[in-house]
Amino acid sequence: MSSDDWKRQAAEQALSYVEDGMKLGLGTGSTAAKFVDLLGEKVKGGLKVVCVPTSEATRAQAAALGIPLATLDEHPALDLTVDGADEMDEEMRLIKGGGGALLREKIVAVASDRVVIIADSSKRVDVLGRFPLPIEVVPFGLASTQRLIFQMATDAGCDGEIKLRLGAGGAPFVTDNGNHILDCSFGAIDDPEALDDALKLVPGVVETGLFLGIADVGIVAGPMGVEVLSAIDADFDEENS
Ligand SMILES: O=C(CO)[C@H](O)[C@H](O)COP(=O)(O)O
Repeated sequence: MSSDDWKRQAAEQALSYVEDGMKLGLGTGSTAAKFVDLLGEKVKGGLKVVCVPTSEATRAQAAALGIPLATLDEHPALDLTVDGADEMDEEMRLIKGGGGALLREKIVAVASDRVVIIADSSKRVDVLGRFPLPIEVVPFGLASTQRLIFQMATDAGCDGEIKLRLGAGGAPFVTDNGNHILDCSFGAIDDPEALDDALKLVPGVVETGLFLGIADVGIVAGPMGVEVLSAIDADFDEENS
């Protein structure tokens, strides 16, 4: 089995959280895309849902599959969001934004009663930070913002190379919101909450790829099978450690 198969297995399991009549948030990335494909089949079979996509790419995919779409302004409170992640730690804290959709992903996730994260087992880590942390920043004052991010991160115990993400043709990558992404190779992030708090003090930072206390359920598929993790259990483990 390949990581593609595991992503599909996780996506299949996430379907069990979907009920007729739900308002859903649809994530972005290759794993979320598998869920959208499977949801499209269910919709063809008669499932009634309305979905808010977290990116233009997901919007196009879902529209092509005939999935009913709406905006978050039309449905400001969602029942469930299913999305992927770049990393997930034992407390179900996440790094997201590898696909550049972190801002809409976070807005949609926090508007949802329940957030289910689907991933293959390569995404599980003991400590966040192996994957460079994406930070969405406004284009104005980019160099100054980058400098301040470095300073704030250093004060919060993290440092490393910060690179402007490039897109097709080598030009700076532009998000669906017209912003840029800085990918920060900080290495182990021992205190994600402190880093997130510090980064948010930088005026040019729109949002960070740290998703803390947002995921409710993690579905991780790999060579050992499909594992379903719950944030409540993660808190319980932490409280009792
Ligand atoms: O956060 C994301 C996009 O902004 C994705 O969920 C994340 O990058 C994982 O992608 P994939 O499922 O392709 O590995």
